[in-house]
Amino acid sequence: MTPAVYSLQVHLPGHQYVSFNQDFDLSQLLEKIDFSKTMLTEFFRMNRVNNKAQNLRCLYKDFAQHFVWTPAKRKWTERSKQKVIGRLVTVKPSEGDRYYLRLLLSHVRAPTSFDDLLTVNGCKLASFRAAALELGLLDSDSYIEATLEEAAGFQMPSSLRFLFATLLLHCAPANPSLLWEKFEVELSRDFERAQVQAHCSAAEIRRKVLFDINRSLQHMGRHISEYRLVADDVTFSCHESMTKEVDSEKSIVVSPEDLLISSKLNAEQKHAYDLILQTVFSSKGQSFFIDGPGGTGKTFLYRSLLATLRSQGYIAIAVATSGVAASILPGGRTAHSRFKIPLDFFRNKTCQLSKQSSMAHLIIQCKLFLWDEASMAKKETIEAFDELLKDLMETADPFGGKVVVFGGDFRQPLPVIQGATKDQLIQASLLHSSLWYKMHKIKLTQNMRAVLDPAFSQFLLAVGEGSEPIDADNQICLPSHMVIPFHNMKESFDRLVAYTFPDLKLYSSDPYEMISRCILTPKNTSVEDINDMMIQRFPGQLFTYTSSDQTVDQRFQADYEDFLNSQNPKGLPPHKLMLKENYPLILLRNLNPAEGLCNGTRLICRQLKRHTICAEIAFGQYKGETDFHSQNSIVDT
Ligand SMILES: Nc1ncnc2c1ncn2[C@@H]1O[C@H](COP(=O)(O)OP(=O)(O)OP(=O)(O)O)[C@@H](O)[C@H]1O
Repeated sequence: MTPAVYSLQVHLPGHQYVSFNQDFDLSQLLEKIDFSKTMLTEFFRMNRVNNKAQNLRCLYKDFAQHFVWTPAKRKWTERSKQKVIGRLVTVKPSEGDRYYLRLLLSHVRAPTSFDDLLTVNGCKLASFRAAALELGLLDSDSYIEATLEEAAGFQMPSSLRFLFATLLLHCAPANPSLLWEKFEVELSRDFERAQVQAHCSAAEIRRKVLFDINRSLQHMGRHISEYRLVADDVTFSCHESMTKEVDSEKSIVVSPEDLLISSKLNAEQKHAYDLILQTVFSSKGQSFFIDGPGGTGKTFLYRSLLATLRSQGYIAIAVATSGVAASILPGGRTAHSRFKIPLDFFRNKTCQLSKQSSMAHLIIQCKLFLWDEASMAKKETIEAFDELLKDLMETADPFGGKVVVFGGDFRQPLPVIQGATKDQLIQASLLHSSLWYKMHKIKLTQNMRAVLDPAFSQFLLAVGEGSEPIDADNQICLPSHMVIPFHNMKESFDRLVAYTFPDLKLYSSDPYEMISRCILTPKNTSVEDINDMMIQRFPGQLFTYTSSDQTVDQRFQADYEDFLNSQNPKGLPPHKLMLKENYPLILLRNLNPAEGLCNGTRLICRQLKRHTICAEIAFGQYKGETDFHSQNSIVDT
């Protein structure tokens, strides 16, 4: 590609990535290579010592146009030819101070050190966020305040604390301590009431509130101390932090229905259940793969295994490849967030979990790991998990000698890789990992979902197996009784809606009647069209939430605003989001997977306000719980 694009590292002091061949001796390597020298620290050094760099006074992104980075020597030298473009790696606001460091690096010319970036008008500030604020690089927090004010007026303090944590993480407020000062009273009301009789001091109540906000933040991978809400450092006792994951796992409520499942399992499921539990209690390590087409009761079996073990006080960790599948499993999380599996395997191949963390303690104590939709995971993710368990358990046995149950269906979607061919997708899946051959395979074949419709279940299976006949255009012909014939757009759509949602009036008073039905379509544009038509037909008052799109460089705002408003990138709501009370909606962000709010969670709008949407979780362990959702500020590049 011309010109070449230089990817420029952004890391906090001492937090740079280090990569090395695992066969090398680490101490020799440390002697040979000075890992403290990175693109960024050397950029600082050049600004201190190099005349040309001092004269140019470059922004970090422009530096690569004048200097070449030689990775082997870990230094910048003057560039003689070739035009290049420098690009700072993307950092999300949810990454905290690293995001503000990137913001500073995009605006401050020729910085000479991290401390130099922290120093504004001769005064050294405590964080990169404070420095960015002092330099006027951050917006004011007025809309965040408006959101909290509105929510404080009509909701419980516990929900308000969750909203506060979400806003801290996703909206990057410029001055979190000011927000805390303004809303501390509302955030503390329930604790204050409860503590009147217990004669707790104001400081103790404050600590409890901060602890609760921190709990939500930790589920989202952050810590409250990063936001400097109060002057003193917020620390919780070592015991509290070391046991938090184990405590939270042990607090998962086992439902009586799940406990009864073991008596309802069919013969295949019972065989799997007995075999897996036998292995767990024999303390031998083994990995299993439950292979069953959709509807054969894989989830049913997982729920039974989880309930049996958890009810006996054992730890069983449930994860899935996607957020939606994770939200169906009690205590389920996505495998990526649970085990800190890297998203970008080019940059890093190992899970970002330290042996001293509370998560590592949980993993060591865990009796059974369950991973649903493993057929959709890239093989590297499962290999990284295998390495993590080996590392934590200090053994070379597969999966660290633990019992691990994977499940999935290779007839359903394989790993998602943009532009990949069918062969490449198969190559990227677990089927092509050496771990696959070590797994004990268990097959489930009886379709329990379509038990009353064996013809449909046969048809589905034939499509999945690739045995349904195809025509000359490589298409499968659907049986006529499954098809609504196309006459014209309006008439056919009316028939489709009337068939799928026969009574919209009823749904507006009882949305659970509606939520188990849906219209699936392969294209996003059709989703938008259908949503537009459906919301108009649904009874009730229409509320419209409009996004405010901004260009990174404010000079281009006028030129690009209309264009940005017209874009509908995946993972973001439309520019005009139209909603009505009791209307179903789907969450597009992993707001708090530990509490059932992840990408794909289905919700029901309960109250619609100017800045906040109060929605109820419609499925899974957290069904019926309501939460606030703000109009988040989302930075996407
Ligand atoms: N042994 C059983 N007895 C009664 N109902 C069952 C049994 N096994 C499964 N079911 C029911 O069949 C339906 C499908 O089961 P489940 O969702 O567990 O299948 P699955 O294999 O996980 O499907 P998918 O791959 O589509 O997620 C569910 O409604 C479940 O409650």
